[in-house]
Amino acid sequence: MTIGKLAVIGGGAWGTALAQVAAAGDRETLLWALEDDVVTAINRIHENPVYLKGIKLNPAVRATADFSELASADAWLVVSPAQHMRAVLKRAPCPNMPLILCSKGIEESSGKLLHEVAAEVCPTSPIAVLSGPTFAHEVASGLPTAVTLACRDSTLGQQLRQRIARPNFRTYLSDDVAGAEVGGAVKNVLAIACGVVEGRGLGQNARAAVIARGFAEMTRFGMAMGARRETLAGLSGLGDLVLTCSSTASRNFSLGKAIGEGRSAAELMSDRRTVAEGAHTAPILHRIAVDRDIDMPIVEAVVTLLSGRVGIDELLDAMLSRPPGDEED
Ligand SMILES: NC(=O)C1=CN([C@@H]2O[C@H](COP(=O)(O)OP(=O)(O)OC[C@H]3O[C@@H](n4cnc5c(N)ncnc54)[C@H](O)[C@@H]3O)[C@@H](O)[C@H]2O)C=CC1
Ligand SMILES: O=C(CO)COP(=O)(O)O
Repeated sequence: MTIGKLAVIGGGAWGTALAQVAAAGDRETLLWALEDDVVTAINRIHENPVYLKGIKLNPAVRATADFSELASADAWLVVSPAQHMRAVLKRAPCPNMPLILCSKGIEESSGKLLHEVAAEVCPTSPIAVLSGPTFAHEVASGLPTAVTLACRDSTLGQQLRQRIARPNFRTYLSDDVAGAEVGGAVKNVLAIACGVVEGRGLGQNARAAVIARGFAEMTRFGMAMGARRETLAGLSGLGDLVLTCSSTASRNFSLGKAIGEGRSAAELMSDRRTVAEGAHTAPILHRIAVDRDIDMPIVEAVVTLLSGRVGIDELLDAMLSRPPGDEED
């Protein structure tokens, strides 16, 4: 099967950037967006001023708010925020449609990874996961980027790669779907922790320590979920962790930085239009970790801070008084 026309579900920053990638070479690409103003702007001025300001889009990207139009595509890139993905897919005509899941998170209500959610809603659809260190603005601007595309069906994986990959959008194949998802979900929580370190002025040594010990938490969790260690050490795990923990271009890092500077998490979450997935993933990730007896102290600290129950300095004292164990544990 040749994959020709692609549709993207979700007109946020990442869905718009991926539509731009899919439209390279002037290939017609459909972008389903929730908001009418986003649909209108993309079709009239070829820009998404709400979520991806300042990027001129290829006119081959056509936006729609009509789910029925999506049936004309050969595959969908699903880019709705993790907590909305189930509801959005339920409204879309998905039988047999290959789905490439590009969002990062764990469903709060069920504790499921997104490929499990998609398999429940669209049981006849083959599923792939695209993940990696990918700030939307950079991808939409054509800057060099590398991603993991994970699919259990290697033939379909190669067909999807053939359609999506570009010289500046290097696409590495994997068959570890859970591994590719775990990295993206967990790194968002760790990026909040790194932002707190930055905002509270704890220094670069502390940030590197959080990245390294956070990676140990990601690896423990991933292995328990059936992921492979080498996937977690690749683009979708360590690669994305390093990116997101290093820059205020990350919404998760910025959220943590503002908390570190003394702002209240509840107030910061109440008036945001863009998504900081780590804030939604943290509580369910922690709950799964407790249920499965997986040690994740940094994730637990993020949950505590987001709840507003304990202040940063008190939490820091508690964390620093933990006896350090063996590094490989
Ligand atoms: N922005 C980025 O650089 C990257 C984002 N991602 C992931 O992509 C996913 C989407 O993020 P962005 O495109 O950045 O979003 P965004 O923060 O730019 O935009 C918010 C999105 O949420 C949608 N939304 C709001 N309420 C909704 C509802 N009730 N039902 C359905 N959709 C609703 C909006 O329509 C919009 O598409 C997230 O899981 C994120 O982690 C992954 C890689 C890079
Ligand atoms: O996932 C991302 C980069 O790979 C984007 O991170 P933020 O959602 O924190 O902005």
